[in-house]
Amino acid sequence: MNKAIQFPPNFLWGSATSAYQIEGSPLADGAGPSIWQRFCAVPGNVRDGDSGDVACDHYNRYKDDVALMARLGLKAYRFSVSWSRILPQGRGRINQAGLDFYNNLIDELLANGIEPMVTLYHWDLPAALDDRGGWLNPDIADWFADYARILFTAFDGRVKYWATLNEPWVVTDGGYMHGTLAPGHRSPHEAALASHNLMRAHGSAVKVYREVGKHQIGIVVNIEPKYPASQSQEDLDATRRADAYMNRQYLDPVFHGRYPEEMKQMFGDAWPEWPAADFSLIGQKLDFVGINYYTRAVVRNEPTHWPLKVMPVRQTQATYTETGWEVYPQGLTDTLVNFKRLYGDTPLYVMENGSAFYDPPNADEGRIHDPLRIDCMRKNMRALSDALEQGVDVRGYMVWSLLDNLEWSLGFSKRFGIIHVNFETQQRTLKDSAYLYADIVASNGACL
Ligand SMILES: N=[N+]=NCCCCNC(=O)[C@@H]1[C@H]2[C@H](O)[C@@H](O)[C@H](O)[C@@H](CO)[C@@H]12
Repeated sequence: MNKAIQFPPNFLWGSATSAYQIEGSPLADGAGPSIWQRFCAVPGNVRDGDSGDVACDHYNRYKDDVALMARLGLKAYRFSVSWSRILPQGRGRINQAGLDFYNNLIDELLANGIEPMVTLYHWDLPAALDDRGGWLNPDIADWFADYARILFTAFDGRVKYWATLNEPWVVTDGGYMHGTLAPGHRSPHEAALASHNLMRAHGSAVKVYREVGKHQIGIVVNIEPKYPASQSQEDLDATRRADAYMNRQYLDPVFHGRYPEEMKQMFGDAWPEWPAADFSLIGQKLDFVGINYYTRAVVRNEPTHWPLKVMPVRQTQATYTETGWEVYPQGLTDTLVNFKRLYGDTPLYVMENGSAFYDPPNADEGRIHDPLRIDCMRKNMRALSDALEQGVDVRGYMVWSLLDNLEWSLGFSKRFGIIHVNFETQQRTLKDSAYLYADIVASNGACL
C-alpha cells in the first residue's frame, strides 16, 4: 500500500498552455505575423499542413475556457503572450487591441480566483524581428526588454508570476540546430549565438523587472535527466555531454556565471568566447525557476554523432508516449533533487508535465477515457511528492496541457490535453484525467 501523499498547504495547482498552440486568430485586431505563422505556411514543415490559424480558437473562447479551469478548481493558469499581438513589428508601435485581449483574459482569471502566470516568450517570435536577424541579432536583448517593460507596466499589478523564456533549449535545438522548429535553421554556429542571445534577453528582462516589478520573475527550462547506458567511461562521459547540452547549458550561466566546459569541447570554434559582462546580466537573482519535465534519456557514446557524440538507447521494459518519450516518473524526482544539489534552494514550480496518448473516442457519450494519461499522472504526482519529502522547495505544478492543442511541427496529431478538443466543432470534453486532476487539486493530493 503506497504511503499517503501530502502536498504543502497553498501548493499552487494549475495548468499550462501557450499562445500559438491554442489561441488561433494570429493576425486578428492588428496583430503581426510570427515566425510560426511563416513556418506553418511552408509545405512539409508541419504534419498534415496544420497551423495555429484556428487551433483551439481560444482567442474567441477564452471565457468558456476560463470557466472550465474554474470547474476543475484550478488555482493558477500558465499562459504565454504573443509578442506580435502587442508589437506587430516586434518593436515600436503598440497594438492596444493586443494588450486588451490579455487584459481581459487576466481579469477573467482573477474574477474566477485563478492566479495568472505569464510567460513572455513561448517560441512565437515576431516575423518582423526575424527579418532583422531574430535571435541571431544581439540587439534582440534590448527588443525583448522593451517588450517585457510594456507587459510589466500593463499587467504587473495583477500578474504575480512572470517567466521570461519557455525552454531556451528547444528554441535553440529545434529552431537553429536541427531546423525542426521555427525559424528552421540548421547551423551549430547559429545555435550557439541564438542560445546566448536568448539568455542575454532573459537577463535584460529580469533587469527591467527589478526596476518596475513588484512580484516574482523566473525562467522556465525543460530538464531531461540523462542516465548512462553502461558504466563504461565512454558512456559516463557521453552522459555528461548530453546533460551539459540540454540541461546545464541554461542553468549554469544563471546560477554559476559560466557555461558547462563541455560546450566548448563539443562545439569547438562554433562556440565563441562570450564577454564576461554578459554573465552578470544573465546571472541576476531569480525568484523561482520553472521546470518542464516529460521524460529521461538513457545515453551511450556515439563518436560519429558530432557535436555531442551521444546516442539515446531505447528502453525495452518501458511505456512510451505518442511523442516517443519514455514514461519515467523517477526522472521527475531525480530532476528536482538534482536541481537542489547543483543550484541550491531557489523555489521551483513544475511548469509543465504531462503526456500524449491516443485517446479513443468513447462509446459512452460525453466521456473520454484516457487510462494511460491517468496512470502517468498518478505516478508523476508520487514522484513529485517524493521530491518534496527529500526537501526540494517545489511550490506548484502546472499540468501540460489544459487543452489538446497544436503540438508544433507535429500539428494536432499529438494530444496532451486533460480536456479533449474536437477541432472541427471546437467542442471541449473533459477527459477522465481532468476529473482526476480536479480531485487532486481539491484534496491537495490526498486523493492519490
Ligand atoms: N527528445 N526529447 N525529449 C523531451 C524533450 C522535451 C522538449 N519539449 C518540450 O518540453 C515541449 C514543451 C513545450 O513548452 C510545449 O509547448 C510543448 O507542447 C510540450 C510538449 O511537447 C513540451
